Amino acid sequence: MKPMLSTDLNMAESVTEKTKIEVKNLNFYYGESKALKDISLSLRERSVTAFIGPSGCGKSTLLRVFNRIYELYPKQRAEGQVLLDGKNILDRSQDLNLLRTKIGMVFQKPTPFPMSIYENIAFGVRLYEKLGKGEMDGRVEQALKRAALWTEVKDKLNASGLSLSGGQQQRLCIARTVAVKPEVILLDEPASALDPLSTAKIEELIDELQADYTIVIVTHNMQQAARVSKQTAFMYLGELVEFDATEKIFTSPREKRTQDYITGRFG
Ligand SMILES: Nc1ncnc2c1ncn2[C@@H]1O[C@H](COP(=O)(O)OP(=O)(O)OP(=O)(O)O)[C@@H](O)[C@H]1O
Repeated sequence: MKPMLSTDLNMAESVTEKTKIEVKNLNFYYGESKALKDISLSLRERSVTAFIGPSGCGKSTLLRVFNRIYELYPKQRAEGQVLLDGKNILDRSQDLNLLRTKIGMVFQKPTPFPMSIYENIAFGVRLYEKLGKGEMDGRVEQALKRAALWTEVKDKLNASGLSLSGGQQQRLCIARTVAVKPEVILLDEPASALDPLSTAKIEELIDELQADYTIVIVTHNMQQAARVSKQTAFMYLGELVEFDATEKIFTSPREKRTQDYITGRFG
């Protein structure tokens, strides 16, 4: 094998460190109230970034800006830029449907549709693609395998998604998200309603999925942030206080407020 030159190493580094989402001077308003204050940060491609901070600091709001879900509510608005591969997704000319195929979201409470396990996945795929029966079967199987649920459900694909346990339902929701082949997956406290075993499964899954997807997770669980993410953003009262490598945030943060939060002095 050819010895690796330092230029190859530099290239390898720049590939893994590519920015997928760049937030620039983002402000967000619920009516008159400002919930995000001049946020700027870059999220790396194929990597997990965690948002942490006390209740009400704006973690979920920031996550929701990334797929413009707030637009369903007339009084909510964002100012600034969120660049996905260099294109501002807050720009009105951006196609929302296309955006939502690129950026999938999984919520805190598992939200399967009241339909079969198979249909829970096929339903979303059909909105964007026309697949034949064989292809759709393949897509459903692939998504369930990706979400580490296939072996548990392969013999009951026609059973209702609601008949699954909470942890299985959450993996079904992840399968549903993965099935439309997004580039970014947003997870809003995906394990907070789950038991420790299901939580461990979800964390394992996140670890595997980052090989193919850019993942952002909001979590209250600091051990979880430390376990699953490469970078962590600490937010407080709508501001981004500190954003750095996860290890740095948890071992030697720059800011006193971060230190106080991770050591349990407030929040
Ligand atoms: N629909 C809404 N209307 C008005 N204000 C809102 C709305 N949703 C959130 N807020 C406010 O925006 C701020 C940020 O809320 P957000 O839910 O983003 O915080 P969070 O950090 O995710 O909190 P938690 O950890 O409790 O989920 C809070 O002050 C909250 O009260």
